[in-house]
Amino acid sequence: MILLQNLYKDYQVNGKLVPALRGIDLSIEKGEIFGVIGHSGAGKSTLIRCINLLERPTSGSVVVDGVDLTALEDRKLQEQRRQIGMIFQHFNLLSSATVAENVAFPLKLAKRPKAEIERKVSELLSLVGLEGHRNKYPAQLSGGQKQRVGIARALANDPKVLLCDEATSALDPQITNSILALLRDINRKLGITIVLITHEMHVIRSICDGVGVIDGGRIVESGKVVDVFLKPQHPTTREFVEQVADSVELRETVAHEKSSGDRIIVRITFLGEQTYRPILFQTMMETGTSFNILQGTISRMKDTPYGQLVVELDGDAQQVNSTIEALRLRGLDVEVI
Ligand SMILES: Nc1ncnc2c1ncn2[C@@H]1O[C@H](COP(=O)(O)OP(=O)(O)OP(=O)(O)O)[C@@H](O)[C@H]1O
Repeated sequence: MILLQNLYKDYQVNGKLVPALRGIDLSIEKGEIFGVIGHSGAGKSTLIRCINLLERPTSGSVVVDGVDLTALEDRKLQEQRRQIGMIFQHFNLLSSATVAENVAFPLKLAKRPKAEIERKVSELLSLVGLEGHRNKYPAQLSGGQKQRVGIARALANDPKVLLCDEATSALDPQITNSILALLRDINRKLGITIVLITHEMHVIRSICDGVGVIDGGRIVESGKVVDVFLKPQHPTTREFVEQVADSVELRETVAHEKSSGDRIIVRITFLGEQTYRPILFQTMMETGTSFNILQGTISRMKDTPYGQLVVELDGDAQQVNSTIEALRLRGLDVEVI
């Protein structure tokens, strides 16, 4: 659906080149929610703004739904941009226009007939849960409500892609969750591809299918959230995964236990249905190994439940090895730590 190929972007500041993107390659599937996570200055905003060419890349190509946007002349580009909606951290609403007028704005620009605009605005306000607020002005709304207007407006032209530029960074945690739930809902109902940027792992874990980690203008790790989250490879990815408290606790437990003796400690990861089955207990019964659970967590990544246990195995070397083997044969990921 979205292909970014060898994307570079340099800014000119006082005659000097500031490189913001240094060779980005990304492929985002139709209908997925893809998150790009990175620290401040890593290049997230530049990257997302290159997808609709709000920012023109210095080199490389941006292909959306089979069309190379970088090769289009202005008028064609305007048309293609209607396929791509965008929402912003600070909402960017017209303060002198009502909620309904804000949502109608892109439809008026596209010269849609009045009756269609009226129908579409009502439909969109109902989708984002703002039916009763159509005649209010942005200043009369909460942050979460303003973002809902932003979302309705971004969907006005039935785009295939929705870009979210730190869409929840200005909101408190509870409101953030309700906006994330709305984005998930829209993705499911409309099948729209969503690309978001964030510096919060919580956002990625809650709603994304795929993730790219950006650092110094490069994607240093990418893949399915489940894989990247449970087996982070790059130091920057590990830092972000640690933002989500349970993994920090696990790490601290392991460090503590490792230093207190010579033991076999393993981290066992359960995914999906495995999470709720007594695989560990059954395996230990069969191999006659005793075990001691040092730390454990069960959580959820979007729709996928997962569990991680840090377990001390007690038995002779052969028993321990056959236990690890048996757990792996049953599909669990076992890492000796
Ligand atoms: N318009 C601009 N002119 C000059 N330099 C810029 C411009 N926009 C971004 N940069 C620089 O490009 C680099 C990447 O910035 P960008 O805003 O894309 O990162 P970011 O990850 O979105 O950061 P933040 O989370 O702080 O917004 C930084 O070094 C930044 O200073």
